Amino acid sequence: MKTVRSAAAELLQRCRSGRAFAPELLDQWLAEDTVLSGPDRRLLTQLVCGVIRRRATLDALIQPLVERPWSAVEPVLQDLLRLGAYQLVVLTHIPAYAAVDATVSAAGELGWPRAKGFLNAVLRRLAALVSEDFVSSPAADAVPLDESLPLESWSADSPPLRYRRLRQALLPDPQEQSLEYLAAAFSLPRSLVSRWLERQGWQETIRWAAWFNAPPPLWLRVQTRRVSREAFRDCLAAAGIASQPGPHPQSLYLPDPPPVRQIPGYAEGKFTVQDLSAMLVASALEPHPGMRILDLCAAPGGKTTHLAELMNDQGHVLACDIHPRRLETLRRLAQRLGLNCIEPHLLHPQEPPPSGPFDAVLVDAPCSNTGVLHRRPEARWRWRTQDLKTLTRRQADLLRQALAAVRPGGTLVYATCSLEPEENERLIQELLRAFPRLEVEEEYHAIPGRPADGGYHVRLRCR
Ligand SMILES: C[S@@+](CC[C@H](N)C(=O)[O-])C[C@H]1O[C@@H](n2cnc3c(N)ncnc32)[C@H](O)[C@@H]1O
Repeated sequence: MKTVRSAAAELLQRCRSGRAFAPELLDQWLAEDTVLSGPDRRLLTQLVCGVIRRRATLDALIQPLVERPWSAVEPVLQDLLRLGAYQLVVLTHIPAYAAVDATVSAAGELGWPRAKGFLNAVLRRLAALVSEDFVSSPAADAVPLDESLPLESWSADSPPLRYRRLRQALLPDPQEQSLEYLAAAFSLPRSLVSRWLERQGWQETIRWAAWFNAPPPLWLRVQTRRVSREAFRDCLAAAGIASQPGPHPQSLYLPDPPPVRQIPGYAEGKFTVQDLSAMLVASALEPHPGMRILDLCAAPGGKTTHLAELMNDQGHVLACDIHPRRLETLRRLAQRLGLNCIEPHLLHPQEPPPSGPFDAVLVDAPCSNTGVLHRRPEARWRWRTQDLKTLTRRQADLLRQALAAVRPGGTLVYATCSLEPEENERLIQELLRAFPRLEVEEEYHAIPGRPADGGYHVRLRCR
């Protein structure tokens, strides 16, 4: 039988192979697992996602305590040390002895019994440096926690963050080395922090960085064709699930959600999981019954199905993607939500999309994902400034394909879940220069935590 820590270490090992991402692996694992209790399932998710997200912080704390070069430590033992350190420093609900003992025992379960002494020694050294004092501002001896805060408090300029005090300064001094402190303490690539600091300054960068380390909030999009948002809230309340309506008329925020499949109405297609900022995109396209819409980057179908709902399932949404497995997910989602006006269409790379003309085209482009780093734990470690060139070239190609497919007078909505101007407004400004017949009707920057995911969308009219 697997314990939570050995399951976490095994999943971290699989994530390292790069063949799958943590959220998918966790979904799969939890769907097959019959042993772990509810709290253990939550802890497993927290450990795997937290260790990946906070890798730079954990390494900064552990490496000075290891008496051999870090590169000489087996990757599986590095994972176990990070797992132990995450529990000791970043989490607040696990006693130090339990964090150390359970993590060291996991080494035995994973076939590394002879490493137990080494792990025990390093983790005990770290435990001795960890205090139970918390402060509210950055310092070289203060490590930010990954706490969930009430949704409203993220909108404040300075959300009430807590930092754990260490007995020794193990991080760079934030006064003298602000960039290095943010990169290590909040665990972000230096080049990304440097852009954010330059664009928006210290306080807002901290707010973003903390938002991207906290567990991602769960928003539902209620299928109001089937049930009103109020009636659905009543069903949730009857099941003991609290919810808060958000600014989009279909949106509900769940502060303390159960596993999604256990939410009443799942099988009947009464809702789908979608972040509030993503909901604004399909609405920005202003779909209505009878329209013919091309969704150029459709999988796994969050926005395609939203378009179809807003069209009351009347008309045609051609849902294209180049990814067969994700397109299959889209097909299943449309089925669960009972939406028949969607036609999934697999595009082969380099194949142009079906020609139009369409009344509207949605380009929800592949991007750097910098607005959703909390939902994709690995995404921050894939960030490379130089990749922006390739991404924007691909985004520009998709925009050109969309323009060729939309009818005169039709609508083009472009969206990303990126915060980087090159992928957003700058790309659109270039497009407007090249195609003067285009007109911007609506442009929206979703700011992380105010109140949901970061991203961008623009609605263009093609005259
Ligand atoms: C941001 S995701 C789309 C998310 C989706 N719209 C939703 O709301 O669930 C971008 C998608 O673009 C797809 N993609 C990448 N390059 C593409 C291309 N040249 N043509 C069509 N789809 C592409 C990827 O496979 C990926 O599924």
